[in-house]
Amino acid sequence: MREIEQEEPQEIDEASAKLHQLRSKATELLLREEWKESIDAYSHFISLCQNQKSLCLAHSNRAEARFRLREFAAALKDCEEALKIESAHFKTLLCKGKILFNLNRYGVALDCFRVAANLDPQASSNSETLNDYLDKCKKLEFLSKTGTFDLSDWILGGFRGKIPELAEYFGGVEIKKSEISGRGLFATKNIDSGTLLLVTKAIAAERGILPQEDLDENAQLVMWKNFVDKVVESARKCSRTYYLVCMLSTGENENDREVPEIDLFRPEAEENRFSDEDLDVERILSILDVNSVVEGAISSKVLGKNNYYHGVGLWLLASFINHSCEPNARRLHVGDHVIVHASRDVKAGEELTFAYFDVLQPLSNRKEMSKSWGFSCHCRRCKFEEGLCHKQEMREVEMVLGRGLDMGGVVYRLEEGMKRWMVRGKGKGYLRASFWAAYSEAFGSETLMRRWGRRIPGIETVVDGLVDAVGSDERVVKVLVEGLKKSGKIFGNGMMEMERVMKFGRGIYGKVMKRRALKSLLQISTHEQC
Ligand SMILES: C[S@@+](CC[C@H](N)C(=O)[O-])C[C@H]1O[C@@H](n2cnc3c(N)ncnc32)[C@H](O)[C@@H]1O
Repeated sequence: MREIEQEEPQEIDEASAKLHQLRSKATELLLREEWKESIDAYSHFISLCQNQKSLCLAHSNRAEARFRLREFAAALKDCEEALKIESAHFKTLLCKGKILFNLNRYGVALDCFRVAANLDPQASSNSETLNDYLDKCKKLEFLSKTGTFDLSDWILGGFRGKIPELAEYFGGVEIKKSEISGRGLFATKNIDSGTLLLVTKAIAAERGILPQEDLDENAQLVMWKNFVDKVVESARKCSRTYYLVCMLSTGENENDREVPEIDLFRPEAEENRFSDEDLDVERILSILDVNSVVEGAISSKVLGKNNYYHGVGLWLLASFINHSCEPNARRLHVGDHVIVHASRDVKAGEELTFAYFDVLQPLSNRKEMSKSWGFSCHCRRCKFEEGLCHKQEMREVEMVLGRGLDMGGVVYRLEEGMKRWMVRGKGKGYLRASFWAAYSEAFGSETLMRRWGRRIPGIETVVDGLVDAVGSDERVVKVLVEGLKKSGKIFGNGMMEMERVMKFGRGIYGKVMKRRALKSLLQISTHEQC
C-alpha cells in the first residue's frame, strides 16, 4: 500500500501563508466592490483551502459578489455550499434571502430572513437591511398570493412619487392549445370585467424618452440593441430564464410546439426543472421578434406617461396571449411589471386575448396591421367580417368612411345594412367597432345628431354592444361619458349609467379601486354626483 505523503512543516507554513494572502486579497477586492476580481480570487482560494470554516466564509463572500453581479444561479449554489458547512451562517442566510427575493421567490426568501433573525435577535434588530427585507418580503408574498394592490392613490397623486409595489401574480389562468394559433392563455373560471389576471415582471426591459426629433431609426435601433443585449445577458446568467425564453414562439410551426405547464413560470418553480442548454443567440432573436412588447402600445398610454416615452420588454407568461380583434384583456405597464386584466366579462374556458394593434378599425386596415406583425389574423371577428366584406353595400360604407364625409350617413347605412344582412348579437358589436370612427364623430357632433340622431341607435346601445364584443376602450367610454353629460344622465338620477361607466372604466384600467381615481382617468369631474 502506498504511504500517504506528509507535507513538511515548512511547506505547510508557506501554503497557509499563501492562502492567508489570497483570502486577504479577495476580501479587499470585495470591500472595494470589485466583484469580478473578488470572485476570481475567492475561486482560487476555494480551490486550495481545506479549512471548513474558511471555506464557508469564502463561499458566502463569493455568493455576495455574484449576487451583486446578478449572477443569481451561481450565487445560490455558493450559498448552498456555505450552508452545508454551517447551516446557521447568518451572513449566508441573509445573502440567500436577498437572492431569492430578487428572483421574486418571496416565500422561501422570507424563510431565510426569519431563520437569520432568530439566530441572532440582537444583530438582526440592528440590521436595517434584514428588517427592511423582512417587511418587504411579507408584503410582496401577500401580494403575490392575493394580487391585492390598488393603483388609485398613485393615480390620484398624478403619477408622482413611488411606483406602487407589485409582485408576480397569476390569477385563474392556464396555458392550452389555441384555436387561434399555437398555444394561448385561458381563463379557468368566470371572470368579471376589470378583474386582475396576471402580474409579471420583465425578463428585460429598455426604456427611453425619445423626443420626436430623435425618433429616427437610429435611436430606436440603439434601444432595441440594448434590449436584446439585456435579454441575452439574463439568459446567459440563468438557465431557468433561457429555458423559459425558449418555450416561446418563434412564429413558425406554432401548432407543433409543446404546451408548457403554467407552474413552470411561477417564480418558485424548482430550479432542477430547468436543464442547461447551450445559448443560441439566433433563436433568442427570432423569439424576441415575435414576443417582445412595445410599451408605447395603445393600452400602456393611460398611466401618465408622456408622448415621448418609449419602452420595449419581454414578459414570459404574457407572451402566450394571442391577438384577437375581439380581445377580452388589456395590459398596463407599471415599472418593470405588466399587469393584465379582463376588459370585459370572460367565461371559464375562454381564451384570453389582447389587441396587438388598434381593433377599432375596418377589416381591411386590420389585415394590413396583422400583416405587419407577421401573421394573418385567425380570430372569430375577422372570419365573421370576411363573410360580409364582399357585399357591395359594405364596400360603399367603407368608401364613404374613407372619404371622411357625412359620418352620420355612414352609421345610418351600416345600421340599415345590418338589418338586411340579419346581423345579430356580437356581430353588431364587431361591425360597430370596425366603423367606430364614424360613430364617434356622429355622436360627438350636434349637427350630425340633429340630422341623423333619430335614425340611428342611441350611444348607450352602441357602446354596450361594442364593449361586449371587443372589450372596454377609453376612446369609446369617453364618447359615452360626453354623451351622458350632454343628456344630463350622468347627474341626478343617473345612478345606473354611472355604474355602467364605472364598470367600463374598470375594464380599461383594471386595478383602480377608488371611484375618485377611476373618475379622474375618465375625466368625470368629482363634483358631478354619482
Ligand atoms: C406572442 S405569440 C402568442 C403565443 C403563441 N400563439 C404561442 O404559441 O406561443 C405571437 C404569435 O402568435 C401567433 N398569433 C397571435 N395572434 C394571432 C392571431 N390572431 N392570428 C394568427 N396568429 C396569431 C402569431 O404567430 C404571432 O407571431
